[in-house]
Amino acid sequence: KTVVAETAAPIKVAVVVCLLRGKKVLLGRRRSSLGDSTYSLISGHLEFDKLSYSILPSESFEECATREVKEETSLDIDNIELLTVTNNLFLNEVKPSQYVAIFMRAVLADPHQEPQNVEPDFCDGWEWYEWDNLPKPLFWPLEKVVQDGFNPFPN
Ligand SMILES: CC(C)CCOP(=O)(O)OP(=O)(O)O
Ligand SMILES: [Mg+2]
Ligand SMILES: [Mg+2]
Ligand SMILES: [Mg+2]
Repeated sequence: KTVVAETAAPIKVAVVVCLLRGKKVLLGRRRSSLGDSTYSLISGHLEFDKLSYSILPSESFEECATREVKEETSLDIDNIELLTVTNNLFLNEVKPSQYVAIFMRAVLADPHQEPQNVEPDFCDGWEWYEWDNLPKPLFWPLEKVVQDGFNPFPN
């Protein structure tokens, strides 16, 4: 069944952060109208003209990754690298949408820092998981790259 959108909704852009600590990666179960109850990497919309962050005219992928990780876990990150870019259709959600998801990887600035669940209305809590033992179900953009054999760890 093809979904015909009445008005062309804008394609959105989000940054997805593979935060690596040793052999593990940080995931949280989402509470959201998008991918509710699925396990996701830290992710967030690439924002334009965020006066409150006094970042003009808009933020870089690295600035977005740093901001979203701070906002959602209060963690500080380093060595942020671009890994891959994916095109994701969300047709089974309440509101159909399309997202370009920019996968980045990073490490903790302080390896002893533990994540806080800063936005409990949007996340059930953050846990470290081995890549070969990820929780299910995964948030669609992550599920798709895992199916394609994606691995964020440096070889
Ligand atoms: C496709 C997905 C990565 C969308 C954006 O993620 P998100 O809902 O976590 O966005 P925010 O953290 O910006 O609220
Ligand atoms: Mg966010
Ligand atoms: Mg955001
Ligand atoms: Mg988010």
